Amino acid sequence: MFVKVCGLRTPETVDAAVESGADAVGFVFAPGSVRLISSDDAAPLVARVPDEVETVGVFRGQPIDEVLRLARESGVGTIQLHGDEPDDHFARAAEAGFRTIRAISAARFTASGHTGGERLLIDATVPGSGTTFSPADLPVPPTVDWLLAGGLRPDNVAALIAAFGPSGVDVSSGVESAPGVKDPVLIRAFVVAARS
Ligand SMILES: O=C(O)c1ccccc1NCC(=O)[C@H](O)[C@H](O)COP(=O)(O)O
Repeated sequence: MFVKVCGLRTPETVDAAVESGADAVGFVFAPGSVRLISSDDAAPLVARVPDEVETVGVFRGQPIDEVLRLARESGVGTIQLHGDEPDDHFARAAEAGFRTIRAISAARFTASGHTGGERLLIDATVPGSGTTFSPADLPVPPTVDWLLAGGLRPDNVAALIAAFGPSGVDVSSGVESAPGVKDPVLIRAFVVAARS
């Protein structure tokens, strides 16, 4: 089970995710997010992540040149796009040497409508809102490996993994003590529960 902890903004919470055994850590560069971090502030956090842990920059509806600039400045290795970006944005990111994730809401998921990204993440309608969805909300079941996001918490992640059968999970608000404030204790509990 691949585990990504998203929306990190402090050394303590990056370390908690890494030490808990998370496979990926995420930094949100999407304007308007309560988890927004600048590339200058993200760079030293990315630098403390060991090579074996994936570093993901999260973007929504931004020009691809801005996405690539922020990704390079921060040093992340993966670009996650949340805004129905066209396939050529993913191609540009891949050409520039980044791994990619296409994030799509459950309601908009179709068997053929998630092209472009190297990997697929299916989320609730509003990313980072802590809202869950059910398998019945997926118009069709995914036939490729995918990451589940949307309202996951330490106390529900095991049941939702059982219900959906994803290959990985992604969490943000479910490991926060207040909007945008990650809690190291909840991060550790989430990783343990996802792997249980
Ligand atoms: O987290 C945000 O604020 C955000 C804003 C804009 C685009 C994407 C965003 N987050 C992307 C993520 O990967 C979140 O981890 C995912 O939506 C799950 O969030 P949550 O339901 O809070 O666990």
